Amino acid sequence: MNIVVFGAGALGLYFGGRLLEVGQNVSFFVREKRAQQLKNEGLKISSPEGDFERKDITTYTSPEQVKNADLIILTVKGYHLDSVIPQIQTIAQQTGAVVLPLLNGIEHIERLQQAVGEEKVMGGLATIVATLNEQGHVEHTNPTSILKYGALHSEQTQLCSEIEEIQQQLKSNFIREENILKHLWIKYAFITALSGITSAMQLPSGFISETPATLKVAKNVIQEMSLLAEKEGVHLTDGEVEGVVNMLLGFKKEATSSMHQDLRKGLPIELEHLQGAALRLATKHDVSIPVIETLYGILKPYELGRVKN
Ligand SMILES: NC(=O)C1=CN([C@@H]2O[C@H](COP(=O)(O)OP(=O)(O)OC[C@H]3O[C@@H](n4cnc5c(N)ncnc54)[C@H](OP(=O)(O)O)[C@@H]3O)[C@@H](O)[C@H]2O)C=CC1
Ligand SMILES: CC(C)(CO)C(=O)C(=O)O
Repeated sequence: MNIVVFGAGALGLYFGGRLLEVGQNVSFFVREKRAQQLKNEGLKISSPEGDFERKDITTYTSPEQVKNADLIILTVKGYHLDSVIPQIQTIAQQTGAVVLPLLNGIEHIERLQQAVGEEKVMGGLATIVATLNEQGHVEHTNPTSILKYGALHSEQTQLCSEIEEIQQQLKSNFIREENILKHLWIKYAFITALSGITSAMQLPSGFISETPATLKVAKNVIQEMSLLAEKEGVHLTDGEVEGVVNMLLGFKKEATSSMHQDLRKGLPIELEHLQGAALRLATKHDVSIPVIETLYGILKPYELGRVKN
């Protein structure tokens, strides 16, 4: 399979590396600086699932260079979407490739569908704790990685089966989901609570599970997300909502969300893409989500990174 990983950050380089490891034809769409770094340093992964290194990496820096692609795995941040959509559009048009986005959130699905067509956008999400170090190498720090994917259109069934064939050999857990939209909403509910609260508290996740008043805030966020899912035609059962709460309770106490990590580093945060998008859905359906709105208001000053006061 010809796979283009769009964005060689922590997620892109990790899953791209795992696919390269089993002989897939993987290339990376990157910006100039990152292309140079990958040329000098190569791809390097340090992981409990096994370390991996590859010196010669194929990179592209302009969409016109991409001639063959069956799958584009999109791994940029939510705030990069505006600038990358025209490039994705060009690559998809000239190759016929299907896009598999792994971003947290939900809003990007419709935006990509509008750009390249409904039949060209699959559903996907990742569960991993990974980051890039100074040399641009991946540091994967939780024990396992999961990539869930699934068809959002009947034309994608064949491609899903082809990915399923590859997944047996991979060191990462690729899981095909029949109802990927429900899984996207479950992850979206979880990450909206975890990212919003850890960032607002500026404390790791254990303070949510161990502080009853804070856990109540998290449960309220999850209820509000479940309401939005319902309005968007995805029903989460009581058991599934409880499951999201349990995901929070089971999250490593000293670990935190990538939003909180970005906030600590003074980097931009995916606030608009997560909590902001939830507020836009609430407006669309004329419902109120006061807890998410409050977290959004608290975090808004940090949206673009370090705040000078
Ligand atoms: N990291 C994690 O553990 C997890 C992340 N996620 C989600 O996955 C998504 C990606 O996260 P993550 O990998 O951590 O983010 P990173 O910041 O590590 O990577 C994003 C990459 O996108 C690249 N990029 C941005 N614009 C372009 C462009 N125009 N052309 C090419 N590349 C571009 C950036 O390149 P450059 O180097 O040039 O800036 C950067 O390397 C987010 O939505 C995140 O919430 C989900 C689960 C876990
Ligand atoms: C919680 C985690 C690390 C799970 O993959 C995540 O998605 C994030 O913090 O962005």
